[in-house]
Amino acid sequence: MTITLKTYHLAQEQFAQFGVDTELAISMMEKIPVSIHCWQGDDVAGFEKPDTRLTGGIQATGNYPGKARNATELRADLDQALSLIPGPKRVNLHALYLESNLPVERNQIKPEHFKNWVQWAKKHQLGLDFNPSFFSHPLSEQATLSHSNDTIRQFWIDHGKACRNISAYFGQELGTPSMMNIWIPDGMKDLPVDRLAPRQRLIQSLDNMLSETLDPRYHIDAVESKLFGIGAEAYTVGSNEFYLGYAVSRNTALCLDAGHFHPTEVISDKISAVLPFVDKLLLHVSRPVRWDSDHVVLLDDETQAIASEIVRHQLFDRVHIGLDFFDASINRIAAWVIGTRNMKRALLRALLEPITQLRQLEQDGDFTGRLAWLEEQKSLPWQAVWNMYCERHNVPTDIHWLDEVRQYEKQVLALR
Ligand SMILES: C[C@H](O)[C@H](O)[C@@H](O)C(=O)CO
Ligand SMILES: [Mn+2]
Repeated sequence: MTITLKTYHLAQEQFAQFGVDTELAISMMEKIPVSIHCWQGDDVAGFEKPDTRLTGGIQATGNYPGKARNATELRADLDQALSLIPGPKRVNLHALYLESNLPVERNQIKPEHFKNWVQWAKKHQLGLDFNPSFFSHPLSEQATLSHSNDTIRQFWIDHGKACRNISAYFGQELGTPSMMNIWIPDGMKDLPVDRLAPRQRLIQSLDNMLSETLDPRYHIDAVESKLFGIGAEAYTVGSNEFYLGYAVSRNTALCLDAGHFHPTEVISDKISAVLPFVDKLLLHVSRPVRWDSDHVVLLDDETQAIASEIVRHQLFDRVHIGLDFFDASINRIAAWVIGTRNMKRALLRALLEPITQLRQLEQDGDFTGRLAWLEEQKSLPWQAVWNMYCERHNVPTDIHWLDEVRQYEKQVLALR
């Protein structure tokens, strides 16, 4: 018997004493995919034009060698990362990640520019998600969907429409709806005099962009708010209240990015606050650190709280878990693996929670007992269950995944 199996059996017994079925928890993990963002692999550069400058108030700092320079390299790097992450996964693409021999304007992009991605996703049994790219473009310097210039605004509306077709194509080809997230960087560095007009224009643009009804079996629209960006410190057109109102009134999904709120606000608390009003949520699980909203996801309190909310309320069909971080200062494949394994660890820990006891204590008003149990359960041997889960998926159970990343770095990344 392997050590993993021995320790798993002991853990299974221990959890059973608290009424927790570890086999059920493991089987539930199969129902909760995590959508991995492609842009960690190349510092949000994309393949539209070489040497595109990243704009839109986001930054990937660091210059770790070996970043993917084209879609073939990015898919190879993703293959490496995916092989080290257990369980169901999706991949999230930005429009910038198109493939074309000739330059294509953003309002002209078509499903054919993503056919290699679809072929690859089919081969790996992955769902794909999508994002229009409203940044890193000469016409996005001032604003996009909220621009006061009709021609520029129309260009971005047409980009959004083109992206919806691509997203629906993903859904049709792969048999699972593509969640298409709309994030725009529009905002102002310093105090605007008119905060209303850009928001009115954004509503009109979004309404126009989303006017065609698409089959929800293939495509879902989501809108993502932000508090501020670099160079847009004083005003963000697409703020939290704006998009909450938009999502509720237009019946779109709402995207909550963990890095897009005031420092003491947490999206784990927002999930139950908004779900009575919107049907679906998209999460961008990330980690804010001072000005940056996109550090690699840790197994920290907030990641755990997000996972616990999803599991405690059985929100598997209503909450779509995506990741959004980009760190160019460490091995990019390791960043994917660390962040995604942490998200999955948090989900497994949530599934192993002795929820019946906790609910009872809360109902009884025994908040002392509730806190005691919440803390004691942290020491239950969830890690033995994680190892079993990894072993069943044929991925390394522990830090040995790093050996594989280092080997790939020597054999592949170092030659770039
Ligand atoms: C690439 C961006 O991070 C992403 O599209 C958006 O979701 C965001 O969070 C911008 O801050
Ligand atoms: Mn985001």
